[in-house]
Amino acid sequence: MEDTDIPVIDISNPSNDVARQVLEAASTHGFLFIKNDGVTITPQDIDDMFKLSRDFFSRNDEHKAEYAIHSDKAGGINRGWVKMAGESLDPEGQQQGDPKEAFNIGPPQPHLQPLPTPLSTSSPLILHFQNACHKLCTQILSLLGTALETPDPAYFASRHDQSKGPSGTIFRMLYYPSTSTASSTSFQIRAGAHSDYGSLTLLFRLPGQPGLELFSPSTRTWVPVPVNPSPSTLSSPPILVNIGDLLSFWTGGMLKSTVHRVTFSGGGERYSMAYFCHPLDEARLERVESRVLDAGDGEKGREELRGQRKRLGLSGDEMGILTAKEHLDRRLKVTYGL
Ligand SMILES: O=C(O)CCC(=O)C(=O)O
Ligand SMILES: [Fe+2]
Repeated sequence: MEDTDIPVIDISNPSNDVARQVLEAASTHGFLFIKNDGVTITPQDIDDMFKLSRDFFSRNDEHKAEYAIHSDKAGGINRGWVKMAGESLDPEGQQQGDPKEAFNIGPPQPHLQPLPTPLSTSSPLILHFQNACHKLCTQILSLLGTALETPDPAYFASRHDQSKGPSGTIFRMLYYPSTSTASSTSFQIRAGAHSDYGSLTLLFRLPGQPGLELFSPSTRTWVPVPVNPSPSTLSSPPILVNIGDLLSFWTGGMLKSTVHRVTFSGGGERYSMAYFCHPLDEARLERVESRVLDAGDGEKGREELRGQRKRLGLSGDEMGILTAKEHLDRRLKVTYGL
């Protein structure tokens, strides 16, 4: 299998040309790398967060289970600890749950949810990291607005202003134990094939821990996504960004919410972190006004949207306009049976 040719884009000097590059990658691969400018999300902060994650997941299950996902203690729906095999991202394609653990943390507004140690004692670091991730997402959303020539270039960015109300945004730490620790060798897939539920996802992985693959919209094959696509020129890995379902809805399917999965490539233990950026709950998922969309090939977009509707369990081509919260509730229902 060939690596993808996902571009690494430097957005430190935003311009119309940079915006165009972001749109191009988002509408062909649904994935792009952002060169780490060393400022917005520093490599040191990423390292510190990985150390914290390692420390947390090494604690015993009893300790972690006190903050089990969806429990009141963990702050409610979609927050807290997911035990080994506790969820399946591809319920139709898998017999067992994904061989991984996760911990979900909601936005810090109005306040950070209750956390177990050692996360609780590092809450300033977590908060800082969440805010930095959100800032980067807002920069990317602004570039997409610019490139799509929406009447208000801040159309997407303003709908992600978390100070204005609740949203489904989640910061997630993930731990995939090594093959020998996983309870069954029949597990081939570490995270089942899925698309992400929000607008944008930032993904942090570690060199030497491969496994992420995307289902190429053009070749319709699984392609590995390298951690650092050009290690000789980039001293720290770029930040991987992928488009989620909501930007696909907003753009009539022009932006690709590309299906991806994690396999046992190598089989060693693996840590990753994902920042799932969601708009405000009330945001309406209607196609945005955009001259660029109007000029595009609508049929490709419609095919992408058919896939989206299938994932939501909806049939037929027509459906009313969902809000971001209605969309998320449907996806969580499919994942967790809530
Ligand atoms: O662990 C990874 O590299 C990817 C995880 C992922 O795609 C997800 O949690 O949505
Ligand atoms: Fe994902």
